[in-house]
Amino acid sequence: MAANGNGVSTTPKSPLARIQTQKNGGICHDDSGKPVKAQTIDELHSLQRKRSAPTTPLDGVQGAFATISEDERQRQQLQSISASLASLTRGTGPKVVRGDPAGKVQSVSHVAHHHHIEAPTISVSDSSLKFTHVLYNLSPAELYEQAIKYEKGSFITSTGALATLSGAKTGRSPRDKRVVIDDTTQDELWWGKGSPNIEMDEHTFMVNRERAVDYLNSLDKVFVNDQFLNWDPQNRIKVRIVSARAYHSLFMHNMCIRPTPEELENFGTPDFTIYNAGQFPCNRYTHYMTSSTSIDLNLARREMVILGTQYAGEMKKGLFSVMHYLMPMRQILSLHSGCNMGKDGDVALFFGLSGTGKTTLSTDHNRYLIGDDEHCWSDNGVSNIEGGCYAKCIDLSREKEPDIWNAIKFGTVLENVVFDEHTREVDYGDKSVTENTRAAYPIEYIPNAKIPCVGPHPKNVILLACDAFGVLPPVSKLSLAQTMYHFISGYTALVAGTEDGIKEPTATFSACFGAAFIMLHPTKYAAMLAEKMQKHGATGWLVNTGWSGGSYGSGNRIKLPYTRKIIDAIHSGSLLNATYHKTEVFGLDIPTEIEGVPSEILHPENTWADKKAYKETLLKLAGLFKKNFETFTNYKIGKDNKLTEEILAAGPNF
Ligand SMILES: Nc1ncnc2c1ncn2[C@@H]1O[C@H](COP(=O)(O)OP(=O)(O)O)[C@@H](O)[C@H]1O
Ligand SMILES: C=C(OP(=O)(O)O)C(=O)O
Ligand SMILES: [Ca+2]
Ligand SMILES: [Mn+2]
Repeated sequence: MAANGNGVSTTPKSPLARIQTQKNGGICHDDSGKPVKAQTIDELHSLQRKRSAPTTPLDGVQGAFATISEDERQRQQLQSISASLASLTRGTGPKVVRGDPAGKVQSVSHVAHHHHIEAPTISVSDSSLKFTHVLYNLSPAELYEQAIKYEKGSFITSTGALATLSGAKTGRSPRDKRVVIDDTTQDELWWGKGSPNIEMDEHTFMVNRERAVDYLNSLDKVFVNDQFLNWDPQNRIKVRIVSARAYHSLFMHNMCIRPTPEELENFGTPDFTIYNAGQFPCNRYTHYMTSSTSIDLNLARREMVILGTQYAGEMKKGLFSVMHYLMPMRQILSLHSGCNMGKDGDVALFFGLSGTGKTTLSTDHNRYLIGDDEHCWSDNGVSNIEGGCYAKCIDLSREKEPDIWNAIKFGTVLENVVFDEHTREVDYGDKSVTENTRAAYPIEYIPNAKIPCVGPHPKNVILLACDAFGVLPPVSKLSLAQTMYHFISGYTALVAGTEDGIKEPTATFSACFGAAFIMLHPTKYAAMLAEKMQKHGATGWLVNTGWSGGSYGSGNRIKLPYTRKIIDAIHSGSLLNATYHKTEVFGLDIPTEIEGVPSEILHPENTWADKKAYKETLLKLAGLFKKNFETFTNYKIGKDNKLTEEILAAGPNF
């Protein structure tokens, strides 16, 4: 709701003397002394907020696109929310009303009229007598007010962002994620060693669902976001997020695609629903629970339940898992990648695990941003799944990452940062709360975002690895088989923060650069990627955004400006024409020269003072690759035995 402060003139009546004001340029400003219309203070305050149509239509107001009466539409919407929140053991949904319980609620009587309170009987529990207030698709300004008023740890920073704390969990909890195994998912999904899908039965899911729903219904109010995923209009998914915190609602407002008022009017039934009861723990006596945190996915019911973690990234990545199931069913490849496009329409994908640089490198002032983290590649090209970006902001600087810096303004959620208690200036170097400080902002906060977030088929596929051993070259050109080998391997060093419990860089292999989110066997995604890259003539590249001149502890992270120059040379096509030589062990083609990058760093061996240590470290990493790939040697990739053999041969040789 737009505050209308300027329109309200304050001209008190006697006995107080009228305040003298002067027009234009003066310190005070008189807008001609018309008296306020209000007769009382309450009325005056009611003038401040002008009634608005968009996401919170008012009683009796006929929307421009409505085919049913607004009354009827609202009734249907509340019924739908009531159904979403229904207890599965007690039958019906709660009595829901629209609006903030603390404020003047717009439509209590109206809705109460439809959901009248039955006379209590002995069999009725108290929970069925209470109303749950629904704060439906609030605007960022409204969510700021809710957060600041009710959520401890919420502050406005000096640039207008909403600083908040995610609580005890400041990263995802992949070991607490569960997926319901049933007759369908048993056959369709990837289970067992290496898989992120830890099983849970349908009944246990229901127990946790009931726990979450009862918790949410016990509150005075819940937030409901109805939004979309995927900018490809033919494959758009409707999602509903029910949560208890304004922080969560604003986060998802920023991260999912925001419906227009007309789209919201015709939203109907969601395709997928999240119940985020993150403040409330799961019950450790419940089967399958190994901690007080549980993130449970039920594909048949199209629902996700979150208990025991308030880290908002859990919702975003939970929905990504869902897309990793739904999209391949439609022959569409889902990708854990950033994506941008040059002025000439050349698209690049940036694959990589958390902290490898997807967000940083896809946000490029000279290119259009399609998205920073989750995409689909269909027969029509690429589309972003999300409506926002989620940037790491540890050590963020205005000089190195100006676009991300400037996106941290009003509307942006800033998680777990530390700021000056008086000026509210953020200290991005401060890790007191966590390394994994984050900013979530709508994609249009990046000036050269491409809206709608879709583009043609990719020309370059860039695999990012943050190599903490410091032995992978800053850049190498890959054959298709090598691209597949490295895509399936998904190597990086997990940098502290994003996943709970990681304190220093640890070598890790995560299939498809996102094993935590994939639902099918990695080779299914790999086969689709190979087919698409072949068909559209995309070139694969491996870029090490990690260490140079030694391993973590002795060397240093490759300078971001150098990595940017490397990426520029890939985009421009100049790197395709460079002179290459092959490295031993990994057999990678590395260029001898790149404009703006010191040539000696292009071969990592040159940067190590201790050559013997270099060789040993190289072999150590090669060994880890080999060992990791063992689980994939018995799988065929695509229809082609030839490609499978080539992929197996594309790994390190020693
Ligand atoms: N050479 C480099 N390339 C990319 N990122 C770098 C580099 N050196 C340091 N960084 C930092 O690493 C982090 C990469 O994080 P981010 O781009 O959010 O990764 P992702 O999106 O893949 O999770 C950023 O904080 C960035 O400033
Ligand atoms: C938010 C996440 O993504 P990323 O670190 O890739 O940006 C995450 O993995 O929790
Ligand atoms: Ca990610
Ligand atoms: Mn990211």
